Amino acid sequence: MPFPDSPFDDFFNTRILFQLKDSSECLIDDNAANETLKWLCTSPKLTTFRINTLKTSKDVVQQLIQDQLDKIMGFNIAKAEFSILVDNVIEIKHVPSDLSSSIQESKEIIVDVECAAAVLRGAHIYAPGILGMQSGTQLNDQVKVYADVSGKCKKGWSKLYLNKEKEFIGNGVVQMTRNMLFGENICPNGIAVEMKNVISNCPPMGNEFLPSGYAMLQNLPSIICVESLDPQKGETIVDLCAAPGNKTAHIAALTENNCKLIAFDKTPKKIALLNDTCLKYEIKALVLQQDSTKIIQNLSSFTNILTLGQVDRVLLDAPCSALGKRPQFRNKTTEKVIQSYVPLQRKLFETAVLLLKSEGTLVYSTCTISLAENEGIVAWALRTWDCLELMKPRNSFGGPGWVGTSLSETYRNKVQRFGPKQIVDSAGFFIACFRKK
Ligand SMILES: C[S@@+](CC[C@H](N)C(=O)[O-])C[C@H]1O[C@@H](n2cnc3c(N)ncnc32)[C@H](O)[C@@H]1O
Repeated sequence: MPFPDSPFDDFFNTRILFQLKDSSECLIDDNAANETLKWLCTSPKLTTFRINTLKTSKDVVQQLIQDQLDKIMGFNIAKAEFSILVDNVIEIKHVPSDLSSSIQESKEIIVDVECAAAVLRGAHIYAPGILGMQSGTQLNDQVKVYADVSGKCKKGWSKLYLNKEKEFIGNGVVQMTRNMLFGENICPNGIAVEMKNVISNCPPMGNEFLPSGYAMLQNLPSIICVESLDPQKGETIVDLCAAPGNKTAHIAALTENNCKLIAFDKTPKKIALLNDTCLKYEIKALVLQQDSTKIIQNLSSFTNILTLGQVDRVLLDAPCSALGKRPQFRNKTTEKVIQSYVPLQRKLFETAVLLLKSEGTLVYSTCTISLAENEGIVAWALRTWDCLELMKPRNSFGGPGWVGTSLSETYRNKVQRFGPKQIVDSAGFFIACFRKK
């Protein structure tokens, strides 16, 4: 398998992921740390779809996905099964396979590592991800696809790429020629190579995989996150960092569009994505472009929409260093970038607490692994607000929190950390659920 032992280069101080900034002690043992880094580099063995019950039913979606799997992978090779953990979720399990025997005498395509990671999760190859295509490659040619793990392949490469750090990831069929990809004044988009098989054995899934809005491809921890929020009909629910709206859509589905759902995001471009999601999944939500750290000071602009201390549930799916993505071949993030998120997460958290009513629920989540952005925020929150109580959600499927903060074992068992060796083999994710006393 092509995966490295860590997505970070040798100069990156990985200890900052496992300890707080001012602490000299790293309490997670080296084996556990190395295991986590290695796990990040591998592909999840589970692909999950959350069924949009606002638009269709679970049986319809299961049959549609099974039909697609039979068409793509061969009859009865892969199964679309209902998750035993969460309602309205279809899962496809896939064990990585050694496709080396399927490497044919065909031309090769080189893609960047971000594109390669998406391909291993079921994407086709979009034009911007291609770095190299051998001269003479024709439309509809079968090709071998390699990831440029070294990051050294020049855009437009036309020969065999003789770099030891290229890794085979699968086979596909060409949909765009070199001219269409690299011709002058061209900025191509769309599918350039349609994948036929990949070493993660995840089925290649294009836009036509399911009718629009029937189901959402979503990692299981992200689904469990909204299950932990437990939204109820008739409630006022705020999603503070909502775009592109995957969790907003889930809240709407669980409440059958029967709640006052307010979805904020800071960035105009992302608000457009959020609106698209609402349209596609038939969600009723009030979408507002707003820096959520400033909601309290701008409260007068939300008269009749929001009142301090009156919100039943707040979801804070915080901006974070996003180090939980899988698989990762190479990650160029820096210590400074990782540490920049904690102050923002604290400010957003403060907004969440002030909006929440007594007995209200707050879910804090991230798609990253660092101790500071996860257990560190929970420990800080419990120190800062006496009114907050850490809760263990009814359906809790993640592992315990890491040591290294002031959180006791009891508290560490109330949060959900998704990492290696767990029943859910998905992306790295963290969930903490609070009640306001
Ligand atoms: C992890 S993503 C949210 C994903 C989303 N909850 C979903 O499931 O589709 C974090 C989001 O926070 C937004 N964001 C960052 N800073 C923000 C701020 N100060 N106020 C509001 N949104 C912010 C980003 O634009 C980004 O869309």
